[in-house]
Amino acid sequence: MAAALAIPRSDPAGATPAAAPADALLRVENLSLTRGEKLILDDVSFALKRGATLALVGESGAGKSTIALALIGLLARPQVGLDGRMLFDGADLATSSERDWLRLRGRRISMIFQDASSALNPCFTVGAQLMTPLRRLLGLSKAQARKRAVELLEGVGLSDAESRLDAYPHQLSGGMQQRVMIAIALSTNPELLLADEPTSALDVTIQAQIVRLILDETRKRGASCIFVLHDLALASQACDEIVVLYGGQVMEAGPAETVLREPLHPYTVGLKACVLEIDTEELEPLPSGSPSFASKRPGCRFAPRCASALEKCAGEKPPLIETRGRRLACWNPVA
Ligand SMILES: Nc1ncnc2c1ncn2[C@@H]1O[C@H](COP(=O)(O)OP(=O)(O)OP(=O)(O)O)[C@@H](O)[C@H]1O
Repeated sequence: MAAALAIPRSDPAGATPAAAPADALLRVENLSLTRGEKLILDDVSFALKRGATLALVGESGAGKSTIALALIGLLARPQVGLDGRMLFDGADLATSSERDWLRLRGRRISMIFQDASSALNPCFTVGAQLMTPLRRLLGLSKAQARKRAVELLEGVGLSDAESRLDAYPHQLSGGMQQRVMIAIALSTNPELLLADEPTSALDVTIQAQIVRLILDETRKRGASCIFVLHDLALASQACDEIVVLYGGQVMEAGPAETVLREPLHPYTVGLKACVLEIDTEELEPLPSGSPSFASKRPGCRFAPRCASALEKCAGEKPPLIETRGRRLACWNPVA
């Protein structure tokens, strides 16, 4: 279970402050996203320091993957409406053209997808898929790319790396495929790595190894990483910062240790209670329900499921304010 993973944070002493840091690589500001009538993201803001790790946490449908896809320019526009800013090294990704994205995607921003078996192309060998970005984006010769590909596969812990280059994805286990995906994502030394549930398709016994590998490899390169995770405990162990999302709204965000030790939002409290500890008596489920994405719905999206909801929670959206070392959007936080 997550409690046994013991994944060290990159910089426990220098946990990222709740406010946007001056040395932020990424600043997402008031990001709202609509698909038709549905408001999928509602005024989402967070920042990520250079070299830091941040987890987007929340239940299915919270909008985590949508944020990751927006950050790598893979949302099918104009079907989605985007408002707000995503400042990456000062440039607004929200207004990037496809030409801009060709310079960014895979070079400065890379992504590891949930399921390596569907992200890798079954028709091409591991070597072909790994050497393509090295040749196209870094301009290496075939021989240089092959040598670098072997080094990258060795770096992500694949034994017999040279012969793996000639293997097809189906000849590798799920864990090996995800290691190949990690090698591909890191091959161009991106400044920002997006890891969307990178272990959800894997056996629980190797999940910690893969998370640790991603952390180690991004740290070695001084890169920043955004993990999309369901598991609050894993997020708090792996990441410096946590952003808790519900129904496309940020409920609570701040240094991972602070948020897990003393959650203030009833939703974060509920998520924490859902984490199975080895010595716990029983799991405490959150009340059932799912958020409405109606664009005109006022108030806190969690209100219909919240045991602490006040009358005003359904009618008036709580602002995201700085309090007790984190940012919180709640009219009636846990004392
Ligand atoms: N291509 C799409 N077309 C229409 N609605 C979509 C599309 N992709 C996502 N959505 C909707 O956007 C909302 C957020 O989805 P998203 O996948 O970002 O959530 P998530 O938090 O990543 O969930 P999960 O953990 O299940 O991946 C959901 O209501 C989902 O139904």
